[in-house]
Amino acid sequence: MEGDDNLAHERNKAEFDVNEMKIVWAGSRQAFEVSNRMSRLVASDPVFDKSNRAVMTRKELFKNTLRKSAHAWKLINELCLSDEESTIFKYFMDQPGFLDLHWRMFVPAIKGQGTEEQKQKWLPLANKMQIIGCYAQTELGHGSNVQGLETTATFNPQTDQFILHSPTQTSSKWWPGGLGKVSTHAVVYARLITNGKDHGVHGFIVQLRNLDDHSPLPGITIGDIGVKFGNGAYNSMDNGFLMFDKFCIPRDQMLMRLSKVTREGKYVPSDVPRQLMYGTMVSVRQTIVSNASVAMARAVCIATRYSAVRRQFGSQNGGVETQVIDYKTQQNRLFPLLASAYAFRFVGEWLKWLYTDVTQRLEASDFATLPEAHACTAGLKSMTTSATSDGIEECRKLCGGHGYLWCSGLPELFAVYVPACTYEGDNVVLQLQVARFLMKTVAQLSSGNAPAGTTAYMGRAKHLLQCRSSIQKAEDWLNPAMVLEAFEARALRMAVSCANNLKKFENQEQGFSELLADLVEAGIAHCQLIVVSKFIAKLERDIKGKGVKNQLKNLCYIYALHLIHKHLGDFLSTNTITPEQASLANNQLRSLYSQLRPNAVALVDAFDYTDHYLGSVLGRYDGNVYPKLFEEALKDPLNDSVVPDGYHEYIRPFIKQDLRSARL
Ligand SMILES: Cc1cc2nc3c(=O)[nH]c(=O)nc-3n(C[C@H](O)[C@H](O)[C@H](O)COP(=O)(O)OP(=O)(O)OC[C@H]3O[C@@H](n4cnc5c(N)ncnc54)[C@H](O)[C@@H]3O)c2cc1C
Repeated sequence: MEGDDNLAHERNKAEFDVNEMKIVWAGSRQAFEVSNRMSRLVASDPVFDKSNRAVMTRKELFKNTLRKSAHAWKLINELCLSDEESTIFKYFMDQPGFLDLHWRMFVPAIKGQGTEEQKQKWLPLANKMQIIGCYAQTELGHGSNVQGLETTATFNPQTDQFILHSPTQTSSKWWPGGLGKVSTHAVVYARLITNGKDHGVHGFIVQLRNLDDHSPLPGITIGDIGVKFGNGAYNSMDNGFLMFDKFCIPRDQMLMRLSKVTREGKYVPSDVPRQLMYGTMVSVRQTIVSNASVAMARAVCIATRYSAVRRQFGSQNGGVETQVIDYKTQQNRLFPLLASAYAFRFVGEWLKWLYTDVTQRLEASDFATLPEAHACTAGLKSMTTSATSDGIEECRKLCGGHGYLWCSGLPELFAVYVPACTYEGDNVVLQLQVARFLMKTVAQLSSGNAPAGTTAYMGRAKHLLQCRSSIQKAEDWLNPAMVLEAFEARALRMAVSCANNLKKFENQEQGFSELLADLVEAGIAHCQLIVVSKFIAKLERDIKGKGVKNQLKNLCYIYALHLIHKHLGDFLSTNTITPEQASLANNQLRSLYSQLRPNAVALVDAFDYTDHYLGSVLGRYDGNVYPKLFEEALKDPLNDSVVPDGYHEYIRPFIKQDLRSARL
């Protein structure tokens, strides 16, 4: 059967209104229209062609990325795209480059940590990209441990300047994207020293390169850190190193919103609370969670379409073979990932709301909800990016051998995506921050302080520590209250168990170190509860379109029940559910897979991704996989000639002289 017919047939099976689902996925009709327009704008522009990336040399790839980024910036201005439009436009360009770091890190750092005067001076330049910036925090010796950074910024009252210096090799800045070759400026984090006193790590705006000829300024050694994981992929980015040799900058280039240094060299913390920094982190991490849903959806879209096209075994009497998507094993691996894409989308939407709420509270000097918002965004960033990188790799395997081809789009997607588990906070380190917050919350339970927000369930500790799940039949697992209670009881019991174990240690920090692995698990359980509860909350809203809500319900319970299956050890060891109830959950899960099956292709169509964005022969909308795989193969440079270069030196000598003219 032709792939085209095959996918058209699949689309005809859908039991819901795909166009309405596209709007639910996008968040609103307006958001859908913007996303649809921007993705098509990028796809129709030949400059954004993505072919050949795998076979480009590093230099070609880098230059090609510069060209695309410059072209994108020109278009954004010419078409007067709004902030929302240009963010989405850049996303669909799908090439890590200097625009990302400039807008995602450099500009927000100045906005969040600069004084009004500093913002007035630097933001107009940055907004017009007359200067190009990056974010230079990590060093060769320290990343997660920011307090361990070694670069110094020593105030010199004689000259009214800071002297930036890299005292050791390990103090070299190492990793910042856009630093190696492109940026003219950076926000650099260094230990502030005044009058011989170390005040810890602070941010400084530093010019790195001459604006005339782009050469590094005297006192600055700078370069690219080398090739990274995967061909193409993140190698379009110039992650760089940077060393200072007593490099001087004016005093007013210290970012002084949170603390400042006076002309006399006095260090003055401002009355603006340091927690304000959390606001920026909540914003950045919220974006990362939304991006996790996009990347997961992209991989799942490829694997779902291909699983509907691919047929293996099962032909009887010469009939057609079975579509691999009909195998329960394939469904059991694929459908939870499809459900996760939707789940992460909705939790990302909620985080966006949370960020707006936090920002409004901060403006009114209300910092009460910040620690909770900070902990849950850190945890969700960690949980969703880990699940997404694992999910992309699973999708590659779901596509069998062809998934390993570059043109499947999955190897590059994985290579570009996987560092999300590390940047903006290593995922384990972030989950430990959640665990610390949970331990604090548990400790305060007896004091009568009612926990709020995502930890509100802990306020019902008495009930949740003792309750037994009342699930009696498989359909009970479609009851939102029963599902939520199971997730709440499991999360609370894991947190309380850690807290009780911690009490056994005289020294709390030593106890924390000893229990790190359990604490991470408790953090993950809490985050999974958040995602499940936000999905359930989404279902309570008014959702338009024939059959749309029903599909979302199926996805929601697939998400929740696959987690129960995957983390069964947690649910059983905390006595949250019985083995019989676990078995009922599994039965329900299988039934949900059958209900989802006819809708699978339409559910990934609802992401509204263009073939350009997917960048995958296996995930093509028309399903025309096999002829296109051939086309891609023939484009490979190795196929430029029939006899390969090197034949005469390395192959011919193997073949004996007297055999050469023979046809054996
Ligand atoms: C693609 C990419 C882009 C980047 N871009 C930038 C950028 O633009 N600017 C910038 O400043 N930096 C950037 N970074 C650096 C990034 O922020 C750091 O790599 C990250 O913060 C992790 O720090 P690390 O590398 O020191 O890891 P480490 O902290 O050394 O982690 C190594 C291992 O130790 C574990 N570990 C560490 N501490 C603990 C602990 N307390 N308890 C338990 N386990 C622990 C971690 O879980 C991990 O498994 C980038 C990194 C990558 C990969």
